[in-house]
Amino acid sequence: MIVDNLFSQEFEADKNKTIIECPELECSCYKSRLLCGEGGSLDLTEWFTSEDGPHGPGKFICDESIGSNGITRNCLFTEDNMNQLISQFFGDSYITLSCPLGGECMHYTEVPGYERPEFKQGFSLEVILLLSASCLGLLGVVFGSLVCIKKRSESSGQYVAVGSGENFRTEEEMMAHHLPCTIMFRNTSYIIDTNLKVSQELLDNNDTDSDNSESIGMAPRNQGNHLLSKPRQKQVVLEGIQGIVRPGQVMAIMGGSGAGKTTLLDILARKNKSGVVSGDILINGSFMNYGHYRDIIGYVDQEDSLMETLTVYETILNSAMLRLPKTMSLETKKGRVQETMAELGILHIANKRIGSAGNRGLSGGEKRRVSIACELVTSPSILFLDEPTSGLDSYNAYNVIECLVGLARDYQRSVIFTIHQPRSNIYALFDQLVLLSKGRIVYSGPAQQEVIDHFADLGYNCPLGFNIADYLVDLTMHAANSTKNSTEENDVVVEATPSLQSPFSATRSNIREQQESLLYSPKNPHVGEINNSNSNFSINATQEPRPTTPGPNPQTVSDGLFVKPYLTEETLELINGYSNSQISKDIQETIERQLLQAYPNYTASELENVRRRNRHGPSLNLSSRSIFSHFTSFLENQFSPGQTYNRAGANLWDQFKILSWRTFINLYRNPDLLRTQYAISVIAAVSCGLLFWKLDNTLAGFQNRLGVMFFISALFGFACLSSMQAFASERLIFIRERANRYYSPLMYFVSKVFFDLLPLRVIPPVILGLICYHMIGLQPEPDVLLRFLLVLVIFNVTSASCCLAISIIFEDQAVASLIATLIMLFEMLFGGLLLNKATISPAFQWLYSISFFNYAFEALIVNEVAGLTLVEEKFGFKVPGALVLQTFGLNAQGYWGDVKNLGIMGGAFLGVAFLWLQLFVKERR
Ligand SMILES: Nc1ncnc2c1ncn2[C@@H]1O[C@H](COP(=O)(O)OP(=O)(O)OP(=O)(O)O)[C@@H](O)[C@H]1O
Repeated sequence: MIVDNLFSQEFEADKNKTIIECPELECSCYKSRLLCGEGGSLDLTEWFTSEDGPHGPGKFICDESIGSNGITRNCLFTEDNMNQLISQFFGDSYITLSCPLGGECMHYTEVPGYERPEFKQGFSLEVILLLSASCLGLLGVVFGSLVCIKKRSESSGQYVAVGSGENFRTEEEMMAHHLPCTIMFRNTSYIIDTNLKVSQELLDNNDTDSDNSESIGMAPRNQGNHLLSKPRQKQVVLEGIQGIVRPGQVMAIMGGSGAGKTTLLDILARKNKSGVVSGDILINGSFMNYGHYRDIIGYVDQEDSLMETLTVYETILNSAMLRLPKTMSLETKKGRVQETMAELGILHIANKRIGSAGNRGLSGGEKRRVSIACELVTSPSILFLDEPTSGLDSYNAYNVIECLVGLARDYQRSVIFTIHQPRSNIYALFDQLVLLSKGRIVYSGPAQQEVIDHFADLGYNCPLGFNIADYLVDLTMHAANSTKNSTEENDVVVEATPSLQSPFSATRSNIREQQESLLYSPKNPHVGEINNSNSNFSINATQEPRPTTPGPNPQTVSDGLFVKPYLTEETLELINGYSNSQISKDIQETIERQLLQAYPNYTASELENVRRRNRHGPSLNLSSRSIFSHFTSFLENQFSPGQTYNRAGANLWDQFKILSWRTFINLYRNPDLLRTQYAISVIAAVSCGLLFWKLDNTLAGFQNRLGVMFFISALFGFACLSSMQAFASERLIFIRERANRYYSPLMYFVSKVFFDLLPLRVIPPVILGLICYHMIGLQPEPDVLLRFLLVLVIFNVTSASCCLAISIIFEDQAVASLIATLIMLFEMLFGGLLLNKATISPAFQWLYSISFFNYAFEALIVNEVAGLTLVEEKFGFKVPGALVLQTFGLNAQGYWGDVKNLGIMGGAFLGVAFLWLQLFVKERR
């Protein structure tokens, strides 16, 4: 015997008895049937609902027995009030029932007497109220946000002068968070892997190489055949660079184009380089770990990457708010921004937008100054700048350098920058100079009289009144391009082809030669001897293999494994002249002494361990060890970006607020995408409403329901491709700001999702749904409408997250677009309409489980059709919607499961996108 509270069964060998108890009953009449007025007979319609009617408890009992006539089933229904009535009218004690075929479960819509709510009557009052409330809510959110942004940009976005030093005490506060830094570097080298095929030129040069390659660290030279079979070589970009900058000093790195200035600056700033970096960088005499180092430096790139929609003031204020110490008051931060703008001469454009190529804003030089201001405003202990004066007129170039010198002197900062041939008044501001030629050091030391004396000692006298910067760079270029070996041959060519030479160009060539021989040939040289028996820390001034055949100088020389720039004799003389100079030796000795002080009694291997521990920056290699270090640096990055040393910038919540404001203002000031998305939603909604106007419950209506649901999914799926732009347009800005430790990547990502992804992906589907739902004549119950909107929104967010992840993973936008389009198409293919789920091979079934189209389409159609009874018009057959759904391979009970899966997929896409951003979207140079 099985007993449940309301249901029990008794089993015997030839008998089953089923009892169903109903504590409460609710009966009503099925019009024009027995006891309900059939043929004018008894009508109990009112009695059923009256006090005397059957309200329970009642019992339904069925006896089933097997006899010689087969199965007989006798059932009865008993309820007190009902029994009385039956006994009155029919003389029976209760209702007896004969159910030869047993019962059948029905959907409530199939119970005789169920009437569908009438579509054409329009929405009920509660639906109208609900719709109005949601529309008002949405409008309120949008309007409120716009008002907030406007107010905010009026209050903080607009530049308003904050007064002078009386209102804020910038200087004291800046000094309070400052660590004066002496930066020393030595033996700095950089080697890159090149998988270029060895050029014919290189092979030719190789024949001219001498066999006694003396370069330290270079493998023995191999033959040309070997080079062909092993095309992977290492290119030496920098070798043996040294220098010292003290607090309050500025160091200029100069040299011809391609000399290695930017590479050296990157290495000193400990940027993530793709090649192998070696050498020591000491801060205040000892090694400093990567995290701390990045906290005390600022770096201004050669290329400007600024947010186009922000004003100059907003851009600099953002940098200040994110990176100046959180203990500093807002007034002081604003004061610091004002000071910086004044110093760089950009106060008059404070409220001007940065602009873009298509939407002109600032000039190139103004942008340059804004980029510098973003770093200058935080006043880091060491500031690196790559070509800070490029694109500036000489007046502004002077202002910028003067401003940097002021920063160094007033706040005891160390400033290092690369510069191309500065004017003499600018050069006069330099304290230290590093002069490079072909990746080798020609001079490093004090920039004023000492440099003139040093080159005079080598026989190169800068003529009186000549710009020393021009002279030095030209000297290195002249030395690098000197063709001592082939001069005669060139002369022969000129003489042999007089018809090709105009008299003017011949004269010009002669003048140039005369000038050059006057200026750049050594007079009374005291060039040091070539010294290879150097100490541990001496410069490796090596004699390169020389070409033995006449002709133009080769660009590079190779010993099989390493490719180095070809150095002429004159360049070698300059390099050796420096390495043997007292200035060079003083630097080496100072660094050596500092190391001995910082690490007394350390053996060479112990020192190497310290060096190795402090050397490493971010790695892209995902070994188990580096995954661990990624994890720890992730935590460090998220929770204390820029807070490990002396600059505790904005905390996570402040970062979120600042970034959200910036993201939203960017969206608000660049509203084309927003407007287009909303316009498309309205147009698509009206089109769908008109095309699918008032669907009925016929099979044709069902087909149209399938069509409209699929169309809406496809529309939003493809519209989401536009969200790829959200990150792609900011990739460079993000990489630069991340490298400069503006914020944690997590906060950037969260603000991007909340204030870029969501406004574009939540409101449009709601607009579309609210407009077209009633026009199409979908089920008018409010809960069905809400479920419909819910699916649209989650699906839209999931598709946008997928596109965002793709745009983060693939840097190349063309590749990213192609992949995203293909993914959308395949997602659609397995969306449940084009390919029947039930009939596809089991091997491909899993593809449905990774299709967010499938989940969205199934949820939309189930929500709409599962409760319907569809009518076949010709013969009048009625088919339950659930049955039709099943035929189409759709699960009539699957709505909430689909919504859950959509949510999981959306979350997974966002998770992948963030992880990729965190682990791989980093600066690589
Ligand atoms: N990752 C790399 N891959 C290939 N070549 C590289 C790489 N890094 C540096 N180089 C090469 O090293 C040399 C020095 O480059 P770098 O950009 O430092 O020169 P630069 O002095 O700053 O030049 P410019 O003044 O023209 O900007 C160039 O020939 C450059 O092509």
